[in-house]
Amino acid sequence: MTIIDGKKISSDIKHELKTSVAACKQQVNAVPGLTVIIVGEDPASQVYVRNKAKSCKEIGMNSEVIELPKEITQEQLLSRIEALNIDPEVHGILVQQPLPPHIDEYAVTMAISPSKDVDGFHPENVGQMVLGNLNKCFLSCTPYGILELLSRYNIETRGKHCVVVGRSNIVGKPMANLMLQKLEATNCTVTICHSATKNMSELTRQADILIVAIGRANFITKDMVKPGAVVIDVGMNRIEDASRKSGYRLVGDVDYNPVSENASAITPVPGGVGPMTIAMLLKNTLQSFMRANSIEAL
Ligand SMILES: NC(=O)C1=CN([C@@H]2O[C@H](COP(=O)(O)OP(=O)(O)OC[C@H]3O[C@@H](n4cnc5c(N)ncnc54)[C@H](OP(=O)(O)O)[C@@H]3O)[C@@H](O)[C@H]2O)C=CC1
Ligand SMILES: Nc1nc(=O)c2c([nH]1)NC[C@@H]1CN(c3ccc(C(=O)N[C@@H](CCC(=O)O)C(=O)O)cc3)C=[N+]21
Ligand SMILES: [Mg+2]
Repeated sequence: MTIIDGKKISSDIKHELKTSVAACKQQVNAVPGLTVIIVGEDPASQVYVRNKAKSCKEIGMNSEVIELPKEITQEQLLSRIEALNIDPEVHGILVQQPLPPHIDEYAVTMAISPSKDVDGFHPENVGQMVLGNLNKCFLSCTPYGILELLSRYNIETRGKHCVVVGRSNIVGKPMANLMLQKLEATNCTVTICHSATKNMSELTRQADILIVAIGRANFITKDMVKPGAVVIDVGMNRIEDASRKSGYRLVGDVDYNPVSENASAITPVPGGVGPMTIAMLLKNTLQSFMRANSIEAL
């Protein structure tokens, strides 16, 4: 049984990116810049946003965090985005989700220039991804990070049955679409499950590769997993744990210990998919910078 070490792979990728950022700086005397907007004070979101800024600095990129009060109007938020769209020092714009209920996430997604949409959420990027024009888009960071894990662990995917549980626009849908592309680490037969799926465990049990993104702690139990399956756990759930100083512990959507007895490879939470999401965000930001500066390759 292989424990897929996302923390290690993300660290490898960050080292590669650091070298590329330095090479860019040599060529054009500038570095990539990422701006993250956070609205309100959700503690989990603040942790992620801080991690993103820290990782940028580690690899020599510029990063800016814009903290806005939860009372901000949608109009005010959109005008901040407009300003970033035309700022030549900003190559990536990320608006942390979730947003307060009075702000329309779709309107925010549409406001971000597709060329700076390093989350890969804009319909132009989603559309190019579905069409298979992967050099013309930004891939959504979490699915992209999962492809990178499959590829760096040499996991055979071609012709395999991949079952994706969850159909959100930010994880499940792009994940399922990528797994049916004709690429390395894809080329699967894909099934997508969601909350209206009947007899879900019959489907998950057929998975050679099972990718779970639903946000329900320990939902996938051992009996739902075929012996030998590769299990990718996207879930990030905080559950109460009095023995921890913080009072909580992070668990995935997969009941890790029992399922790992069936799996041939599995991602842990934390230390699996999460760190890869950040690494791929940095990679997308570098790619945006290279396109803006007409840098072909390094
Ligand atoms: N590691 C990382 O980098 C990231 C982790 N996450 C984590 O991944 C998880 C999913 O995130 P996200 O996709 O944004 O979540 P959403 O809440 O947006 O979507 C959840 C999806 O799961 C489906 N679902 C929920 N409950 C069930 C169930 N009991 N059976 C079957 N399907 C179900 C929903 O179905 P329906 O569509 O019918 O409602 C929906 O499609 C969360 O824990 C989140 O914190 C998210 C992003 C990045
Ligand atoms: N516009 C937008 N883009 C996102 O990509 C986005 C978002 N909004 N909203 C929230 C989700 C969630 N997400 C994570 C990123 C990193 C970790 C991460 O680094 N996890 C570590 C540590 C987690 C911890 O210790 O709390 C790990 O799993 O090991 C987790 C989750 C990005 N998201
Ligand atoms: Mg969501």
